[in-house]
Amino acid sequence: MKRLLINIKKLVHVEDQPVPYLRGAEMNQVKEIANAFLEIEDGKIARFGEMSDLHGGDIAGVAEVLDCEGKWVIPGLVDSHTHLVFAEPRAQEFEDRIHGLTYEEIAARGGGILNSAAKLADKPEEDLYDEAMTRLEEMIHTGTTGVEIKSGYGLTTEAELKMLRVAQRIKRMSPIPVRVTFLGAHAFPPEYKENKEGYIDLIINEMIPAVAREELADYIDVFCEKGYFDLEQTDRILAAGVKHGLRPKVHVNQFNAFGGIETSINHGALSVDHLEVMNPEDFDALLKSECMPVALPSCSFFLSIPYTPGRELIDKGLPLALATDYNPGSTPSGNLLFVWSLACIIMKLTPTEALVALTHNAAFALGLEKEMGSIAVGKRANLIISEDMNSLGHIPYHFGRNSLDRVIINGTDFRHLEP
Ligand SMILES: N=CN[C@@H](CCC(=O)O)C(=O)O
Ligand SMILES: [Zn+2]
Repeated sequence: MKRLLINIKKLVHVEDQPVPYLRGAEMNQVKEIANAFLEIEDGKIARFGEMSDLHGGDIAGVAEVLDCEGKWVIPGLVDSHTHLVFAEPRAQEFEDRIHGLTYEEIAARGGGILNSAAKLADKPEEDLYDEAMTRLEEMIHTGTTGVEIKSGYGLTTEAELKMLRVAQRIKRMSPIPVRVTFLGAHAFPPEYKENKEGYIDLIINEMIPAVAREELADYIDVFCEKGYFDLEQTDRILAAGVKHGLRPKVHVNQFNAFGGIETSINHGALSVDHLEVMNPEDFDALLKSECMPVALPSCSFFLSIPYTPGRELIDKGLPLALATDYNPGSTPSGNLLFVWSLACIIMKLTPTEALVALTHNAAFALGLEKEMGSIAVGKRANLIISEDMNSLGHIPYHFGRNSLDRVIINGTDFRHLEP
């Protein structure tokens, strides 16, 4: 089936020869076509160009022509870091923080990730699935057209596999591409508080082999942080994951910088995520690698912690991706449009740099760059169409508002997820 978008005010980030990702100054230099058309065939981008190159005969065989007068057509956004499957919100901790407790203090009292794990243990798979799908639908309405889902609120073999099965079901049923990450090393369960080695052993010798055997994950993650998994434990867990075909995407440098980036890179990490605290050696390690740094500004906003130095990363010639980190503890929001605003307002990225970080580079951070992230022939027609506007900055400028006219998934207007 063919669909034709015509009179597009600006068609943003077109590529004739697609590249895997953009870095440094390239992130501000995307190609745009004014007064453009875009042809979609069988859910993929088939052709695009200036309206003057479109002729009467091009309309033949087209099922629908959509007039985009005044609107911009943009690659769909990609969320490369979420904890979308969880049992309950943690609004009480939100209030505890208002009264002065920190995220780390709440965790030390048995709240935080352990609180979510206790709630998830009792929740049926069916309910976890339904609630995660409701969240996913909300995310698609704010432009998300590809997503990662982590486990990590199980912390027993049974519950981790349960979370991953839910994520795999979402992967099968969702109209947008989903990638799944195993995060058994998210926190030490209370019963292993005095026997950390026992939990590492469980992850390496039981969980990872089971996850690989049942093909439940694409990637492996570790929360490499003081009070969670140290460098040596991270090193061993990532090595075991890689041995079983799981490429690392790692939580590092959220509160402390102590070498997690280099360790992740040594294991061929696809991305390192958070990076709120960075040492000079961390920048050097990234500069020598092909690993995508991922910033999560909504987490910084919600926890009132430092923001990833995104401006500095780009100015040093590095690439950058942006994601939500959607989870009940540090980021109860899956809204990438808000991330776009924070990236511009707080991190001082230009609207174009932030767009590249939310599309092309985010697709790379999820291994989806060949099928998503830019307007290129053969890529999936996952697109966002703006309301009438005069500049790309219109979208992040209107923070907290949805300035999208529609979201197109595989060439079709998104309305609702099928039950
Ligand atoms: N920092 C580790 N994991 C999540 C938060 C998990 C939680 O608090 O439930 C994050 O990326 O922020
Ligand atoms: Zn996270």
